[in-house]
Amino acid sequence: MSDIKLHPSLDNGLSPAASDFTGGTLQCLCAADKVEVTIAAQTLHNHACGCSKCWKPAGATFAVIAVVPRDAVSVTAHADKLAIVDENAAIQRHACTACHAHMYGRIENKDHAFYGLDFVHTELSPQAGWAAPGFAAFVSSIIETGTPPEQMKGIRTHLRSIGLETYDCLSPDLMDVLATQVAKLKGVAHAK
Ligand SMILES: N[C@@H](CCC(=O)N[C@@H](CS)C(=O)NCC(=O)O)C(=O)O
Ligand SMILES: [Zn+2]
Ligand SMILES: [Zn+2]
Repeated sequence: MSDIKLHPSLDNGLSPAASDFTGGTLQCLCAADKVEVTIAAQTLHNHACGCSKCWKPAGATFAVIAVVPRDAVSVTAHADKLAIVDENAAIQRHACTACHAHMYGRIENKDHAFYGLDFVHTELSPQAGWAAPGFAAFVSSIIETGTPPEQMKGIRTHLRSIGLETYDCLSPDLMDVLATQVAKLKGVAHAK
């Protein structure tokens, strides 16, 4: 078993979703004048992400990130502190310019399969009851941010031991959604 710190939401035991949970707030890590984002829905597809672009708390190897309909997301305090990390990325990550926490990631390309969904880190929420992570994505990418390759076998075993299947891109279901959108855009999608 690997003793590497994956992420607090993974290392401290997965918290199950509360039934009837309808959302809450996210707060940035600033001591004062916190950016606050209100989410009026439960999240979907929560997962660990090992890519270099997703925000991770200090010391964590993975991000934990989920999606929620963009209509359910609103900035309710200190929006002036937010800036987009990379305007050219598919996911425009709106981060606090003081503490650097990513408050929400938005897809503005209407042709993208995930258009209409925002990406959020529910560990930034004071409320309990959010959906638990269900798989680990972009696992091999942790090598790009410094994890020694020889630790990968142990990390994958560790992730599976806490119930998360590991993938080096997204999960098969989500890869199918992305590929289906590409087929539609190319005009080769089969009618159902
Ligand atoms: N190996 C790359 C993978 C980056 C990547 O493709 N990330 C995925 C998962 S978040 C993605 O969809 N990125 C779109 C984006 O960052 O806008 C890295 O670690 O930087
Ligand atoms: Zn902040
Ligand atoms: Zn990522």
